[in-house]
Amino acid sequence: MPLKQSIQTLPEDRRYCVALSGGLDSSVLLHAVARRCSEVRAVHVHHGLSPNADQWQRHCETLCEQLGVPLDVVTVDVRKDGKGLEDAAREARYQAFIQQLQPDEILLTAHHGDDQVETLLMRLGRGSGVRGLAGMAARRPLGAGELWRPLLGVSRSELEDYARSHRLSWIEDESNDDLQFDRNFLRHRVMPTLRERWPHLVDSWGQSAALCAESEVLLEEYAREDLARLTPESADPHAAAGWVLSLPGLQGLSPARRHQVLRVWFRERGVPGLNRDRLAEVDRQLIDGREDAGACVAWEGWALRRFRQGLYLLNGTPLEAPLPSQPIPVELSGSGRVVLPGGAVLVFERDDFGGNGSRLAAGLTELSIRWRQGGERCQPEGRAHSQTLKKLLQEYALAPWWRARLPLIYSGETLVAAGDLWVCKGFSAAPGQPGYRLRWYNF
Ligand SMILES: Nc1ncnc2c1ncn2[C@@H]1O[C@H](COP(=O)(O)OP(=O)(O)OP(=O)(O)O)[C@@H](O)[C@H]1O
Repeated sequence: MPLKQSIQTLPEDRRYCVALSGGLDSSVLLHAVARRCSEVRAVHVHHGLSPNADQWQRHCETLCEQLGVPLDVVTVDVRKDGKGLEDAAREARYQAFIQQLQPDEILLTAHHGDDQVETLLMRLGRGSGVRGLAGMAARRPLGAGELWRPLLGVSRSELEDYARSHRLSWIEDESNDDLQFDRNFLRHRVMPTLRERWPHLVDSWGQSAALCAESEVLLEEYAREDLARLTPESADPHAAAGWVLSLPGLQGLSPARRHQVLRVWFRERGVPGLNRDRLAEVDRQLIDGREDAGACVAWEGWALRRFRQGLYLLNGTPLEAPLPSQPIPVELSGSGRVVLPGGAVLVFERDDFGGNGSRLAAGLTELSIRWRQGGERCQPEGRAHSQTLKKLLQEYALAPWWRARLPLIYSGETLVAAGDLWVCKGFSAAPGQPGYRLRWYNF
């Protein structure tokens, strides 16, 4: 699409903030947008990485002055934190954009058609699916506003023509020539050959990306409908709502549809995705076949496990934190809370009147929290006989991965309550007598 036409798609009555690096692309974008729209400002992020960084800033200041566009320069502190320098700079840049954006303002970046084709090639190289091959989105929410990329249909050579015909100057990014970076290799070695053979590839590949984007929207719509149906109605109080899906429901879906549901589920929960091989492992270990208490698919601090009718998505960290070998003493005066290893919390809520549900009697001495050692027995209030803890935990249907972490409340050497599952006979508060309601927040 010609540049002029692309700029004309921008509604004139919106407020724009142009992300101005000082390079060719964003200098052209700012020039073209400032001629069409009245509410335009620019933001330049000073990363302080390039020896020419100050020169870039000066170029942005000059250009904005010439165009009568207000400019904000934001200096960021790029922290690598184990990431590559490029990624760290991008993250810092987007944080700065998010902080800058006013409600309803639109950030415009100058990503263009050649960038889109390079992105598609890079994603093919990484084995992406439909979502990745949709390339960069033309529009998406960002902070309090939105991010739009109006030049995605425009080729780099058109931007050069525009810059020349309007006598614009720009700064060349010296790192763009470094062929160590995949993107630069594609730009300098691969794109010229492709363009020579297929001069319209920016249009045709751009179309493929747009078709993939549309398919992805559709697939996500279906997956959201499936997710709503697969969320169990009776919530397990020890599994956070939204972190468990119906196993029979998942089993009833085709593998392709199930994988899409899992992808969207992970994304919604901010959990990193699984590749195809790992999803096939989920099918084998957790969906097909019989329940196996030890079956688990784990990745990057997360885990999927199966129990009864549910598939559970769990954060591994609270489950892996070591448990102390010594009891944790509990001092109670009024309501209180004890933070347990891994970040779980046991709350003692003072309730001196009672009503429904059992309460631990007030006035018990030498209270402490311990964890299962094996062989414990007790008699929940309201039962005729004592039983092993193992049997009781099965009966109370506490998921197996939580059983070792259930806080056991002792008075002296006597077990008086098991988390918030039950209070043992002889230690509960009678109606009207002071007591504590227990609540174990394990997630
Ligand atoms: N220092 C900067 N200050 C303001 N805007 C910038 C800066 N660097 C890049 N941009 C904006 O981002 C667009 C894309 O820049 P570039 O291609 O260098 O980034 P990228 O890292 O490849 O892409 P992305 O930012 O989407 O990850 C530029 O056209 C410009 O609009």
